[in-house]
Amino acid sequence: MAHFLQHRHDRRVAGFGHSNDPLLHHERHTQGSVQKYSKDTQVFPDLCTSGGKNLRIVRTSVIVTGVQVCSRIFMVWFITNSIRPIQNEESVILFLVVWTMTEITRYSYYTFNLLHHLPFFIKWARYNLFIVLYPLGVIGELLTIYAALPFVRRSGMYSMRLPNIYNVSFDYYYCLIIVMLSYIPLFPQLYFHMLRQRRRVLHGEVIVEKDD
Ligand SMILES: CCCCCCCCCCCCC[C@@H](O)CC(=O)SCCNC(=O)CCNC(=O)[C@H](O)C(C)(C)COP(=O)(O)OP(=O)(O)OC[C@H]1O[C@@H](n2cnc3c(N)ncnc32)[C@H](O)[C@@H]1OP(=O)(O)O
Repeated sequence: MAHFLQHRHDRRVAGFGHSNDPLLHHERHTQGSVQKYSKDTQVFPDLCTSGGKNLRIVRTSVIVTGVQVCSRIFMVWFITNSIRPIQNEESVILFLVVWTMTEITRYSYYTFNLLHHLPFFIKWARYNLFIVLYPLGVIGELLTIYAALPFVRRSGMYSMRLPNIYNVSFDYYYCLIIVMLSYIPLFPQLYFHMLRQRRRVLHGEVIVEKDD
């Protein structure tokens, strides 16, 4: 992947940017596929999980799952899908790869768990890989939002300036800064929740969740 990115950068610097460039065509095609895949797949399973919790179908935590779902929807729809210039950022690739690895492990865990044939390495992966993947995902997401800030400020997207008929002002630029700051209190909650789940599942500790 590093080689691909370097090659792509070199071609841009060398002026290979015209619309017939086969690499860019391939890149746009790949990007389009990844984009559609992410928009559909990241949101639907998360909504199922949170819906499942609310209907008491699965035993997951509402608050933790809610924050996780909101951040995924926000990253997919209100950042990456809405702000085209940032779609080629390396940080987007970082969080997409990390999310993908996480969800392959998570849904393999759910599936084998339901079948009552859970291989230990899947259980181990579900409750160990997050230790590294969670921070990496957060880094990718925060760098992506950070990269979006100049475009949001310049375009004034999703913002309302006074005067207007509703007499309301909203600045998406500052909203993004608040979202970035909200990772400081919220991310540790998710991370420590997973560490508690890890102790419960891998070491058999009895843990009572506050919102259960
Ligand atoms: C409007 C602006 C919004 C702005 C938001 C700002 C938010 C800021 C902070 C957010 C930071 C988030 C960053 C994040 O996006 C980065 C990443 O994700 S990077 C990738 C790494 N991520 C992870 O590793 C995620 C790990 N976390 C989790 O997996 C979660 O905490 C979560 C899935 C949400 C909850 O896990 P938990 O272990 O508590 O519960 P489970 O749901 O896994 O399981 C409970 C039991 O229910 C069974 N279950 C659940 N779902 C299903 C299903 N779909 N099918 C079958 N069974 C299911 C599961 O097997 C468990 O059963 P058992 O207890 O018997 O094992």
